[in-house]
Amino acid sequence: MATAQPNLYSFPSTDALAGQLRSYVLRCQNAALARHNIFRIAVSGGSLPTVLARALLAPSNGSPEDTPQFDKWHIFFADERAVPLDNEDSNYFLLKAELLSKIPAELGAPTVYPIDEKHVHDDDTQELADHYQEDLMRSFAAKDSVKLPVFDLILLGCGPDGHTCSLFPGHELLREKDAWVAAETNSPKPPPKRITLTLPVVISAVKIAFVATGAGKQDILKAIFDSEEGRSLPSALVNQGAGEKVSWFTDHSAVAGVAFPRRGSL
Ligand SMILES: O=C1O[C@H](COP(=O)(O)O)[C@@H](O)[C@H](O)[C@H]1O
Repeated sequence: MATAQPNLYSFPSTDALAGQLRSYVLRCQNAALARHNIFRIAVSGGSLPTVLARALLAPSNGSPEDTPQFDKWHIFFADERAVPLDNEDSNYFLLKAELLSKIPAELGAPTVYPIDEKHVHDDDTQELADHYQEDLMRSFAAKDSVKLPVFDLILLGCGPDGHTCSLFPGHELLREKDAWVAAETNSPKPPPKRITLTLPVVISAVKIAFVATGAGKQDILKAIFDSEEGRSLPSALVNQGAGEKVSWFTDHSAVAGVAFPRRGSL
């Protein structure tokens, strides 16, 4: 368990948040490219793709540090719903609509890893999870699943119940120790069938960032950061497991009433 605390940033507006998120993601990109010339990132659905697009599609200041090199990006999904890729509930569909389809050609095209659509209607969602885990193993050149994959960055959302990825409060999946990707068949938020990166994979990433905005997140952020009872919430478990590797990008209305110390810039 990590001991150092996560970083909690709070901004006056979504535009201000997006500007800082851009700097953060590009720092992660540049560090990853210096390490291994590839940037492996996992992204969530929900409200995240809209903010991420606002961050990454903003004009560059012209410096190499401030330029996304999308041709070196390998984009995975932190979680995905068991629906076809052209379904509005699909996290891939959302990311494509908000970001992927709008990337200017001169910035290059990322390699994207959607789920295997052939398996979305399988009775056993585990099939879908297993195929996605195999895709990950190929990309990480892993011979077996004993060693966990280390993403350069995982971008997460936090639901009003404290869920992140498709890891829901009180669900057995939170105890998963071995699998990289797991099946959730009883999500309280529709659609019920999903796949998700597991907690050990999330906390193994080099960097992890949450984006949570709006007054609708106030109560859950207070629970996660300030209360003893909130410690078992999935998003709080990421904080405990990954500590200072975690950064929260929030707006002032989401953290109104949160006592945990927060900062206004990176
Ligand atoms: O169902 C999901 O919800 C979470 C949180 O979404 P948000 O709209 O509250 O940001 C999201 O991170 C996850 O990817 C998605 O499948």
